[in-house]
Amino acid sequence: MKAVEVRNIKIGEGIPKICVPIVGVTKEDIINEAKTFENIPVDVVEWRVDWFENVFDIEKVKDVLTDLRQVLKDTPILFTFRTSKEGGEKAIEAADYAKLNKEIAATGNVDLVDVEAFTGDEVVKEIIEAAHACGVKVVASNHDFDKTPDKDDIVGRLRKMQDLGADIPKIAVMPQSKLDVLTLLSATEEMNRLYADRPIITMSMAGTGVISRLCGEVFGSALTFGAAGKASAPGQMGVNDLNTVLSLLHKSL
Ligand SMILES: O=C1C[C@@](O)(C(=O)O)C[C@@H](O)[C@@H]1O
Repeated sequence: MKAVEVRNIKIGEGIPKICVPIVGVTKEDIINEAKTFENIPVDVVEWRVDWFENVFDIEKVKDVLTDLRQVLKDTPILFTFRTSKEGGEKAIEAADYAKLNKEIAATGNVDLVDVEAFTGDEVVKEIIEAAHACGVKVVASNHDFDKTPDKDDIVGRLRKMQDLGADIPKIAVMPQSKLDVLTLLSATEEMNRLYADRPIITMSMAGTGVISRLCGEVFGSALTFGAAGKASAPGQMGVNDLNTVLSLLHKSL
């Protein structure tokens, strides 16, 4: 399995990497939040641009990114527009979604873009190709905020993302029972053992699923989301606690 390297961070090697989301609404909030990251354990910063008040003005998005890059120095930035149909803040037409992601990938200020895998195969492939042409990696994603699909379905979705050419397939699902958490972990293990030739990211959300955000090194999830300020999804632990648990587990593996 080949790790994905962005600015000296090797995703898919060793301890799962910690990704902290920024969910500020104004430019000021976003930049101020990024400034607080200097003293916390963070490997990758996700900018959840769907929270930004001016997200539909690409020039304003680029302007925030220029400052974000300066504040975050060499920390990799994952650019994510999470659409409302997958649990995000805003809806967007596929054509605008493609334009936004392609233009932002071309700025040189982001290292990874998140592309929702079920936007339509042609659009997804178009964004992946454009991102790759700029040296930007792609995290393909899928979210089910209501339930946990069965194991074969989860594995099938992750394989589809790999087939579409994503560098890192990712899925987040909601458990309705403890058994659902085991289903997600079992799918993660199977994907890694039988199909994946690249890192994957999986999580079971909310309190019931929190264990899945900690045990990625065992079952094969290469990155985990932790909160510094406001969490971007249910079940995210504070980054300091997350870092402690990941390090403790790593020592005993
Ligand atoms: O896809 C994900 C995963 C996530 O939904 C989570 O459950 O931690 C949080 C989102 O910000 C991110 O884009």
